[in-house]
Amino acid sequence: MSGDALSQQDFLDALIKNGSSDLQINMLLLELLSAGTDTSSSTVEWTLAELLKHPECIKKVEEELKKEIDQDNCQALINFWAIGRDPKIWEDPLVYEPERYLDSNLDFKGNDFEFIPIGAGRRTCPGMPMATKHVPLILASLIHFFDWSLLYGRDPEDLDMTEKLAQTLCKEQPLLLIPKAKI
Ligand code: HEM
Repeated sequence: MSGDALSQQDFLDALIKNGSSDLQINMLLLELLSAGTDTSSSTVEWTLAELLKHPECIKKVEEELKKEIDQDNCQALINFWAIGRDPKIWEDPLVYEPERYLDSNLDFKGNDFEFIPIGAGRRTCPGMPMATKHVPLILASLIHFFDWSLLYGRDPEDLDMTEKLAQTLCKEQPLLLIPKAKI
């Protein structure tokens, strides 16, 4: 369900607000349920039965499907990495400046193609609802409860930021830090 769609609870609340009784609401839900089940299954059943009785028609469907589906699938790989570093889109793309997003209307959920950290379209990341909650929670907890420093008193300026391409773009050198509880 899209973010703009009514939740089931919103829908019920709206019905109640408009003065619908429990009985009317139950009737409506029952109607939606019955209208939405038999209709599709019997359409599929009848269509298949007719097609089986008319082999010339099913042949046409088969041919059309073959034409549309069995093409050599052109595979398009989108280079998120390059898009994120494109100076035509981003000012000083390599400068770490998270503030650049604060006053921006950029949508990170796949509607603005210059910023697609979790993909776009029907193959977009299905873990998005989870990731957008747990990543901020983990980072916020780590920063709120601990101060962090590098091993052997090293300067963060010297932190090795080399990338390594694995399934994701990892840090080549794992980040080893010393936590110090704030409280
Ligand atoms: C910060 C965290 C995450 C980032 C940045 C991320 C990013 C992405 C990206 C860029 C894609 C490719 C989308 C495309 O091809 O257009 C993807 C696909 C996918 N992600 Fe995530 N993801 C994250 C977390 C998660 C989590 C938590 C899960 C599961 C719980 C998950 C499951 C998947 C799966 C199954 C696909 C493949 C979808 C497909 O090919 O149809 N991801 N993710």
